[in-house]
Amino acid sequence: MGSNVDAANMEETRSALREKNPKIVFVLGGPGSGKGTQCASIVEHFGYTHLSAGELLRAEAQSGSEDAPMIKNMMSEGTIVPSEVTIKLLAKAIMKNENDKFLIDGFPRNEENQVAFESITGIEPEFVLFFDCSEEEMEKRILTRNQGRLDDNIDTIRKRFKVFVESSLSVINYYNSKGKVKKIDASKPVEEVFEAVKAVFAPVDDKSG
Ligand SMILES: Nc1ncnc2c1ncn2[C@@H]1O[C@H](COP(=O)(O)OP(=O)(O)OP(=O)(O)O)[C@@H](O)[C@H]1O
Ligand SMILES: Nc1ccn([C@@H]2O[C@H](COP(=O)(O)O)[C@@H](O)[C@H]2O)c(=O)n1
Ligand SMILES: [Mg+2]
Repeated sequence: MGSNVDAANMEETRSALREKNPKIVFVLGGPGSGKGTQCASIVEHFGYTHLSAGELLRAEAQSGSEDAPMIKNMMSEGTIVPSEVTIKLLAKAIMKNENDKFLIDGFPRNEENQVAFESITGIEPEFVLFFDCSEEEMEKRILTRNQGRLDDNIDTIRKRFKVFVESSLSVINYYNSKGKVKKIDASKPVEEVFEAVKAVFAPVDDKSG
C-alpha cells in the first residue's frame, strides 16, 4: 500500500517535472575539486539554484526514513546510491523551488544515474561543468575541509577517488562526446577558477554581475 502511494506520488512529480522543464547544468568533478565552492558563487552571480546530490542524500540519511540506513552505509563506503533514490530527492527539490534554472552538483555520478535521469525526466542538461583537478590537490583540500563529514577520512577518500575514476569519468566522456562539457582547470586558487567559470556562464546568461 505504502509503495503504491509512493509510486503514485513519484508519477505526479515526474509529470510535473516534465511540464516545468527546468534548465539544468550538471556540475561534475572529483571529490574535493571545488564543486560546492564554485556553485555558491554561480548562484550569487547568475541566479541559479544550487542542488547538491550529496547534500540531499546526507539530509535524507539523517531523516530516519526507510532509505536512511542504506544511504548512510553507502556514503560511508563512498559508493553510489541507487538512482531512483537520488532522482526522487532531486525531483522534489526542483519542484519545491520556483526557480527554473538549477545547478545539479555531483550528479550524474555513473551511467545508471545518467540514463535514469534522462529517461525519467526527459531533461537533457544545457551543458556540463567539469572541474578538473589532481588527486593530490583534492586529497589535501578534503583533509583540511573540516565540515565534519563522515566520509572525509583517508580510507573513504581513496574509495571515492576510485569510484570517480571507475564510474564517473565515463559520464563526463559521454557528455564530452556530445559537445556538452565545459572543462575548467580547478587546481588554481578559488578566485581564478571563478574567472574561468564566469566566462562559461556570461555568454549563456543575461543576469551576469
Ligand atoms: N580552488 C581552490 N583552492 C583551494 N581550496 C579550495 C578551492 N576550491 C575549494 N577549496 C576548498 O576545498 C575544500 C573542498 O571544496 P568543495 O567542498 O567545494 O569541493 P566539492 O567538489 O564540493 O567536494 P565533494 O565532492 O567532496 O563534495 C573546501 O574546504 C574548499 O574551501
Ligand atoms: N549522485 C550521487 C551523489 C553522491 N552520492 C553519495 O554521496 C557521497 C557524497 O557526495 P558529494 O558530492 O557530497 O561528495 C558520495 O560519495 C556518494 O556516496 C551518490 O550516491 N550519488
Ligand atoms: Mg560538495
